[in-house]
Amino acid sequence: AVYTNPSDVPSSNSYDFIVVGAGTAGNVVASRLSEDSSKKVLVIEAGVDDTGVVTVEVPFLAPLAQNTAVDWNYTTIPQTGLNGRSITVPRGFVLGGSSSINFLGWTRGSEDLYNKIASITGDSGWGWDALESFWTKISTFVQPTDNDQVTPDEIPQSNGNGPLDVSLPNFDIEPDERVFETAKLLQSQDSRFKYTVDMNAGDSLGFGYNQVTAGGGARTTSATAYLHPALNSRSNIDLLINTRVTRLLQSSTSGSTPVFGKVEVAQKAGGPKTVFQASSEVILSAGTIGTAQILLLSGIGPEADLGQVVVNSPDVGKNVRDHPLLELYFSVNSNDTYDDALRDADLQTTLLNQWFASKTGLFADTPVNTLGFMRLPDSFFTSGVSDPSSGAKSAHTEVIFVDAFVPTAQNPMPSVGDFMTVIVAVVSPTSVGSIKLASGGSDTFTQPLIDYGLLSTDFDVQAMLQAITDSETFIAASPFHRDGFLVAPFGGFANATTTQQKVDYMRNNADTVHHPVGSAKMGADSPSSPLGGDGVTDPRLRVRGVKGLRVVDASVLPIIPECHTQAAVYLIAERAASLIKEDNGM
Ligand SMILES: Cc1cc2nc3c(=O)[nH]c(=O)nc-3n(C[C@H](O)[C@H](O)[C@H](O)COP(=O)(O)OP(=O)(O)OC[C@H]3O[C@@H](n4cnc5c(N)ncnc54)[C@H](O)[C@@H]3O)c2cc1C
Repeated sequence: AVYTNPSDVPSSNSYDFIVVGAGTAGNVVASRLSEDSSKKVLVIEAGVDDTGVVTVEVPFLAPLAQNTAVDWNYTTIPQTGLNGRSITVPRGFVLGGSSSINFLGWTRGSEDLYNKIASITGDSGWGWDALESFWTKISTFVQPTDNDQVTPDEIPQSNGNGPLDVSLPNFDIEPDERVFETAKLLQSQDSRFKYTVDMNAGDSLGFGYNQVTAGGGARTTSATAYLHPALNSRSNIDLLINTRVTRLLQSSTSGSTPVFGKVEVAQKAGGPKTVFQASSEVILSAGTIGTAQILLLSGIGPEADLGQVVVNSPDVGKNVRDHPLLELYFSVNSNDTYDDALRDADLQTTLLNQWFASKTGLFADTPVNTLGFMRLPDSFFTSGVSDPSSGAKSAHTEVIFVDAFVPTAQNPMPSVGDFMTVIVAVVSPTSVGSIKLASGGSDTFTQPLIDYGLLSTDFDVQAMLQAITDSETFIAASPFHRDGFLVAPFGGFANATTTQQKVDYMRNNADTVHHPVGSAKMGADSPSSPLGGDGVTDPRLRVRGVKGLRVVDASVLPIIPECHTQAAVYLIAERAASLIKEDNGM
């Protein structure tokens, strides 16, 4: 059943598992656990229903979900590396969590990434080969509805037969062929530029199509693929929405270890509190920000910051990383960019009507059709600079091609003109940030202090400069100049010619790709250490120092994936569900 008020949940209902957060990971776990009809599962979500929300369903409108009722609408504290700017922190406040408001990119990362996590945690189960059966359970490839130019040899082979639809761009746009041709052309001169059909097959490097979490022209999420089907077909899973978990409470003691089986909720600040209890486990899936905040409010965190704690867990809220991103603008000679679709209300209505009628056209497409992942040149690492990436098949930087001007807080949409935006990002950043409670922030109705530490290391600044240089090399190739397509750099970027000017442009304009991870990282067991090992959780994602509590979301990642993060989160959730079943004799 679905409840919108805690007082409507019958007190006779008893739950084996309570999942906190109906987000990307939470819905996978809840759905898999409810496959066992003898177990009863309650999912608690702070945000709203996803049904019929146009910015959630229509792939092209994804960026418009930000700063609306489906977004937590957080901001960072002033970022020194961004010249003191605070930037917005979008997070899904809706069923599906951030899988409902993200940009739909589906990148699994390299085999090195998972092998490194296995090595960090000492658990070979996180290694690439061991994870294959979990990948297969997540996604199924679905043909785009109207991109007839996708040929059979362009179809990625890395999907399985799971409930989540993964597809290719739905609508061909002008840069696509230029990107593919350029990658094939430059590959012979510098192998860092290469064309790839499937960046999800173990080697994540290369330029190719952006695989997306969509099917039949509409977005698919952990809510559409996992949660709603489970709610519609099973009586042993309940959902409570519009309700915030305020903290977790100790329910009992096992030996000398506190058992955290109780979940306290409220619907508004200072409002009445209700407590639910799980007889087997509480699974915290509130995301990198929410999970750290709830742990800290529950007295599980660094004693040095909190003063009084139930468990001194020094890594809670630490080790936070995100990918810095920068837009580079170019004016182009074309009438085919989608700039007009961003400016012209009548055209938007036509495209939306087409989408409603047949799920085709530009709005069935996401804003990004092509992207590439690159290594830094070897020369980058000659002067005592060590390589932060997971290995030779993992990227340091990313280049994303957008067939229009990408408006930002600093760079509003020009009223006329056609543009291409080249977005560059550092996907192996070394800058580290944190999540802390705000002073007086004694509940989850006050946003925590979010610090990404963006561009706070020289490595990240130098890597971003190299990404700019590499993207300039890429678009200097002949395919971008056929028919006089590429005209010139545009806006503030056009004036950034010296290295110092580029660094200034970077600090004044950079944002993030919205991939925060790591605030409750998993770590290896070491029996002699106070909590029994490194990190906030053990490799089976059980919170160290307590019983009955697991974390399953992006916060457990001990390193930041060198790719977009949702696929890794789905993967963690599928394996976590299997671990929970094993540990509970299911
Ligand atoms: C704008 C944007 C664009 C992105 N683009 C991409 C992309 O193109 N490709 C990609 O791979 N990744 C992308 N990402 C990142 C990706 O979506 C996330 O890494 C992933 O979805 C995180 O999953 P999660 O389960 O950790 O958290 P979430 O999916 O955010 O789930 C957390 C859930 O917990 C709920 N919650 C939080 N606190 C509480 C509380 N106190 N009580 C109850 N419920 C609570 C939240 O409302 C939410 O539903 C993007 C993210 C954003 C925001």
